[in-house]
Amino acid sequence: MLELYGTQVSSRLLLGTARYPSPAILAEAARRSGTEIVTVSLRRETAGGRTGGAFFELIRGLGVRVLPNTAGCHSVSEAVLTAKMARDLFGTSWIKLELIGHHDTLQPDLFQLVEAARILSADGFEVFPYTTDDLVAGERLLAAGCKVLMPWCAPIGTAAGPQNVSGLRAMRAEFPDIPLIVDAGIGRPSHATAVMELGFDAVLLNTAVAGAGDPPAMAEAFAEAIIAGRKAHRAGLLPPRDMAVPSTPVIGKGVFA
Ligand SMILES: CC(=O)[C@@H](O)[C@H](O)COP(=O)(O)O
Repeated sequence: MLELYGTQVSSRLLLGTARYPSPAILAEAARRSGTEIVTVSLRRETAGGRTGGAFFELIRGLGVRVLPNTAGCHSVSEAVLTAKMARDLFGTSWIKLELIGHHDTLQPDLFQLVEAARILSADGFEVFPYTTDDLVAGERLLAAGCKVLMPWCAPIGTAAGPQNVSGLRAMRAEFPDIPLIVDAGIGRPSHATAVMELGFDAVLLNTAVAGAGDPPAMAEAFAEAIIAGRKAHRAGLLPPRDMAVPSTPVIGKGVFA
């Protein structure tokens, strides 16, 4: 089980709810993924063009926990206001804090992120900050009151997969007891397996499922890949070696006659 702010979940896949071809496909993808947490933007375009009440009713109908997000926010005041609206709308103190700082890469503005995390944590929010693999930013976010960190592995929507494996590995080593959820840039089930093999606790993804030819089938593939990566991490992976080592040890010479 994974514990996030005192809530236990068994699925380690958190699913985004944007850009699906239709609400029905979103609902089926969520079901097949086995997710227990979906993230919802208050500002972004929603599935099948649905907005407002109808979309939020659909989300409530999924029967899973909602993690509202501040996608599209570029300033502390905008993010704090959006978080407060989300708390009222969904009746949850959870907030995925996204504070975009760069237009091309959608890289988070780490300085504003820390400030917004401090304000929201002091106001009783349980903050899931979308960050990079920067260790100092991670420390500041924890000091600001966050109990979970969500580093990217590549820019949002790129499906590029882990771009800085050493950075992710360092993050895991630096924060061994903090739940770390890789958020953004995962494109393939094998990317999800790779980050779970590094010891990450969970994966949040959207584009790779919503944009797939068959989103529900892809959601299921991701769920299985995450389980495989987690199992492999726990089973103890061998470090890679430079030199060959015979997998069948030979003692003396074979006798064939
Ligand atoms: C839905 C959401 O919260 C995204 O901002 C998130 O970061 C997922 O990124 P991908 O779409 O790259 O999976």
